[in-house]
Amino acid sequence: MVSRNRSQVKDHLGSKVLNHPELRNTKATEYMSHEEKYRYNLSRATAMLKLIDEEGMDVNEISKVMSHTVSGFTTPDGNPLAVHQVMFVPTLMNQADDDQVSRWLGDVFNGTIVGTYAQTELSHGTFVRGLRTTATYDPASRTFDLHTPDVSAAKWWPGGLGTTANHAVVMAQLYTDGQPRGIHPFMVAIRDRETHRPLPGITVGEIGPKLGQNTLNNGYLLFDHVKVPRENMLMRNARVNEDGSYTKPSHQKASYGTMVFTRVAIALDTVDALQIAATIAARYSIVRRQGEPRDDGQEPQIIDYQTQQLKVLPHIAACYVLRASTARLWEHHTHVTSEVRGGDTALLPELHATACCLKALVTQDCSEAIEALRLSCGGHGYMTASRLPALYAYATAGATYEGENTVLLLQTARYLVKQAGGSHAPPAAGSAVTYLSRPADDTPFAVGSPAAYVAAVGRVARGRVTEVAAALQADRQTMPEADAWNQSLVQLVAAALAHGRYFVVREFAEVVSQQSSSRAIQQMLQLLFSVYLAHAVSRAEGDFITYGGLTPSDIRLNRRHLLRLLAELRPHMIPLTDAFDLPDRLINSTLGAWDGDVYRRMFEQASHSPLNTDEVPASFHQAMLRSKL
Ligand SMILES: CCCCC/C=C\C/C=C\C/C=C\C/C=C\C/C=C/C(=O)SCCNC(=O)CCNC(=O)[C@H](O)C(C)(C)COP(=O)(O)OP(=O)(O)OC[C@H]1O[C@@H](n2cnc3c(N)ncnc32)[C@H](O)[C@@H]1OP(=O)(O)O
Ligand SMILES: Cc1cc2nc3c(=O)[nH]c(=O)nc-3n(C[C@H](O)[C@H](O)[C@H](O)COP(=O)(O)OP(=O)(O)OC[C@H]3O[C@@H](n4cnc5c(N)ncnc54)[C@H](O)[C@@H]3O)c2cc1C
Repeated sequence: MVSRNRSQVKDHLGSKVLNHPELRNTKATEYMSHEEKYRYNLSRATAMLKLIDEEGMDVNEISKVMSHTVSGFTTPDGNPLAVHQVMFVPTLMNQADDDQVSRWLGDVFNGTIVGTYAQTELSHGTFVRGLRTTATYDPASRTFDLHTPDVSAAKWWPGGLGTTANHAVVMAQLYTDGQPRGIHPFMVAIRDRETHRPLPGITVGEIGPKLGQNTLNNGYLLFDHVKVPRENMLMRNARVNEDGSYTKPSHQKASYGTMVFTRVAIALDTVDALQIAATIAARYSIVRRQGEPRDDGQEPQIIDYQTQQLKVLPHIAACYVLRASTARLWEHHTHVTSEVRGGDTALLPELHATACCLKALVTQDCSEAIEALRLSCGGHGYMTASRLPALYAYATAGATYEGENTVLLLQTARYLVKQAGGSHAPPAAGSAVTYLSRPADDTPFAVGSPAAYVAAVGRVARGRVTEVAAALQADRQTMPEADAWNQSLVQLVAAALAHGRYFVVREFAEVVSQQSSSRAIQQMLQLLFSVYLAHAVSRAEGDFITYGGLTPSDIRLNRRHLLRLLAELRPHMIPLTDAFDLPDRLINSTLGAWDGDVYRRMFEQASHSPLNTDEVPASFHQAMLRSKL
């Protein structure tokens, strides 16, 4: 199983990180000022970069040490070098030509160049074609003039831009020969390499506090006619020649490649956050006892309440199911990227469609799940020291950045309705959309049969997609395209999510069908899959009746079936979360440590409050005095 490989690499690298001389000693950051937090997180992020360099890690290994499992330990308040590592470097690798790569990469790897990915502007994030920063080519000086026309076009959000980066890949509207050529990437020096002061014509700073990840160091950036050499446009795809003549890219969206990569990385990584939250909630749910004592004289463990099982256990199953499909997406992305580099872009449209819907489905499911897990820990889940609020803040950011989820689902829907209407190139062998051109799978629904559930999930996806495709087609006869599209938005989003769910369950069905050396493991995977499927049906009962071929009686049976499965899974809850192999220091939660010593840890963390240093803090008297005046 793919996830096992991932875990093995993580173990090895995880212990390197935990024992690293500059990383092993941690400090609590809750009571630090904004600047102290930044200093702490930046110095640890720098140590991580050095480690990556010393170890000569490849992209797969980097993805493990940059993953939330590890980065929550190295940079608990957000990694100011994350966008450098996850977007800036990959953009150079994939969008700079060979000469440019050799010109810049040495300085990137020796830490002289630290970059960010500056795309979003104050007034435009989603609609990339609407970005208003301009790069106008002047053949006489062989430079681009980079300019921000007004404050609404200021770059706003890029991670690490605030006070860390000295370079940015800037996405700007290219003009050559007075013609707009669309959005292109430019390598721009924004701060002096020695003094770190902003270069002439550059206005740059940090945007301020956020819901979470406050040391991601998000920034703003404005250009006042900044001259950039011609050689600084990233030219692997499109080119501007010295005389200003323009060569188009091999694919019209080639410059969007970094976004596709990061969506895949986010989908994979948000499951890491869910695994941590699930481990915390599972451990707390057996430690916590509350309620009328039972026959043994003890108050019940809260996990033995049926409602608590519903709050916790389906999300443990989701960790396993979502890990398989996101790992598969990562592998598929690697394959398609190498094809695209070789000039074959045939697989790109479907990769884009799949990355969009999985990033959206996973971040939506994981943030809802983490919030449910936080609530399952009652009052103590509200404490910062439980780690659950930060995990939620991380997962929910993933629903917005790298493409707001609704917008991404609409990209997937666009691909699906074209496939359903036959107006797109036919899918390649192994495509995830071939089911749309085949008759529906009529395997009758039967509670207890995973194959029957998968078929029903497929009928929902097929039904949702074909129905909205037909509605759209009909509306197109009577109204302009934009109105017809808008008329169907809600159904399009639902269709894309249903397609994503079908993708996820098919991938896991394949994992379950693989021969395992251990019968016990195979049975456990089947149980996890059954829980995931029964829960998926219970969350969308209307869809399963409308499109999936289930009857109201099937729905009732499924509800009972789910609760029985949860009771069956309950004794395995701790081994299933222990199997995520997360050391206590990586979990970093008062509620989620392996030994279950919750209450002592809670008292210990309270002792760090600066308000407890003196019996009566000086601030009390100062504030009271003011209020009396
Ligand atoms: C090195 C290893 C690292 C591992 C890391 C491990 C863990 C890290 C995990 C997490 C990261 C942590 C920290 C990072 C934190 C934050 C980073 C955040 C960064 C950002 O947010 S950057 C900004 C992101 N912005 C967006 O995503 C904007 C969203 N909008 C768009 O993408 C586009 O505007 C749009 C919505 C896709 C529309 O584009 P548009 O040009 O208008 O096109 P359309 O007209 O809609 O479509 C035309 C056509 O093009 C196709 N299309 C669109 N996009 C693509 C694409 N990317 N690839 C291929 N094809 C594309 C579309 O399908 C249409 O095709 P048709 O055939 O139908 O014509
Ligand atoms: C923590 C964080 C880090 C970030 N890091 C970076 C970074 O490093 N670099 C960078 O360039 N950017 C970054 N961003 C910006 C991010 O990519 C954008 O915020 C994101 O793409 C959403 O765009 P928006 O803010 O314009 O949202 P909007 O598009 O304004 O969304 C608002 C609402 O409008 C709806 N909407 C918009 N368009 C449509 C449509 N066509 N159809 C239907 N509904 C629509 C959305 O669904 C949403 O409900 C970051 C953002 C965050 C929160």
